[in-house]
Amino acid sequence: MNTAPHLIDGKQTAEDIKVEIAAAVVKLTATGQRPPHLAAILVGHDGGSETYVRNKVLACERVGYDSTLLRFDDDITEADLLAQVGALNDDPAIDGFIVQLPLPKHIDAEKVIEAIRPEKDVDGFHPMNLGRMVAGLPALLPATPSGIVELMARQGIKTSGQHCVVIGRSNIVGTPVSILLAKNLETANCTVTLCHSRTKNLAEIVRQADIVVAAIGRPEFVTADMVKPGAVVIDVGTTRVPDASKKSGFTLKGDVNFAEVAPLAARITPVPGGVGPMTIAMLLLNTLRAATGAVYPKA
Ligand SMILES: NC(=O)C1=CN([C@@H]2O[C@H](COP(=O)(O)OP(=O)(O)OC[C@H]3O[C@@H](n4cnc5c(N)ncnc54)[C@H](OP(=O)(O)O)[C@@H]3O)[C@@H](O)[C@H]2O)C=CC1
Ligand SMILES: Nc1nc(=O)c2c([nH]1)NC[C@@H]1CN(c3ccc(C(=O)N[C@@H](CCC(=O)O)C(=O)O)cc3)C=[N+]21
Repeated sequence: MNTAPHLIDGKQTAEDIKVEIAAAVVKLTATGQRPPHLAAILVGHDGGSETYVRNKVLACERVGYDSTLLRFDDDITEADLLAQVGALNDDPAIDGFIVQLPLPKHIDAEKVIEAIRPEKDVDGFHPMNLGRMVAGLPALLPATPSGIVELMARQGIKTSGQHCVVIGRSNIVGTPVSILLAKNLETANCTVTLCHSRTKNLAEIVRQADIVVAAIGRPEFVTADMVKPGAVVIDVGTTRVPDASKKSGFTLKGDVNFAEVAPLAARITPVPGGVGPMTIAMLLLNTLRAATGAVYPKA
C-alpha cells in the first residue's frame, strides 16, 4: 500500500515556515534590534511536556531566537508560580512566554493563564486573545488551531464550503479550531460541527465530514467506518502508548487509526510529523509577532 503521496507533511511545512522566520530574524537584527526572546515555564517532570518544551527551545535556536527555560518542581505553590509569571511580564528582555500545561492539580491553570500579559501570551490562551480571535480582531492566535489552518492553506486543501467535523472541545484545540475554521477567512469558510463526549451518533456525524479534525487524546479512536472515502483527515492527538519494542519505551499514537483510515482518506496528517511540528512553528511565528508589536503595538 502506497500512502505517501497523499500524506500532509507537517514536518516539511513547519521547516518552510522556520526558514521564513529565520530570514525575518536576520532582517530584524540587521537593523540593530536584539533577536526575539521566548521563555517557557515547565512545572514538574512529565515526559511528554519535557519533550515538547525541549523541542520548542531547540526550534528557537534554529531560527535565531534567544530562549529561556524556567523549571520548577511540581510542589511549587500557586503564589510562587504567579510571581514567576509576573516577573516575565515585567521583563523587557522577554517578548513572549508560555506556561506548559498541564499544571499540577493544586494550581489553578485558568488563573495562571489570565495572569499572563496578553501581549506576551504567545500560546494565545489568554481570554483577551481568545476573545479578540472570536471577534475577528488582530490577536495572538492559539498555535495548534492556527497551525492546522496554515497547514491546510499551504497544502492547497480546499476548505470553503466544506463540512468540517471537529472532535473534542478543549480550550486549547477543539473550540478555537472550530471557530477559526468557520470564519470568513481565505483558508476557512467551513461549515463546522463540534463534537464531544456527549455527542449522540458520533460516528454518523463524523461520516458526513469532508474534513475531520480529531483532537480528543484517545489513541486510534477514529476508525475506517467513521470516515467518508475521500475525506481530509487532520490528526491532532499525541498519546504516548507503552511499547516494549521501542528504545524510548513508548510509541506516539494519534487519535486516528492511521493504518485503517489512510487508504480511504484523500489527504491525511501522520503522527508524528503532522500537526505537532506546525504547533511549534506557529509558536515561533507568534513570538516574532509579539517581538515586533505586530498585534499589540509596542509602547
Ligand atoms: N499536536 C499538537 O500540537 C497538540 C496535540 N495535542 C493532543 O491532542 C489531544 C487532545 O488534547 P486536548 O484538546 O488538550 O485534550 P482535552 O483532554 O483537554 O480534551 C479532549 C476533548 O475530547 C473530548 N472527548 C474525549 N473522549 C471523547 C469521546 N470518546 N468521544 C468524543 N469526544 C471525546 C472531550 O470531551 P468533553 O469536553 O465532553 O470531556 C474533550 O472535549 C491530546 O492527545 C493532546 O496530546 C494537544 C495540543 C497540541
Ligand atoms: N502551554 C502549552 N502550550 C502548548 O502548545 C501545549 C501544552 N501547553 N501542553 C501540551 C500540548 C501538546 N503540544 C504539542 C506540541 C508539539 C508536539 C510535537 O511536536 N510533536 C511531534 C513529535 C514529538 C515527539 O517525538 O514526542 C510530532 O507530532 O511530530 C506535540 C504536542 C503542545 N501543547
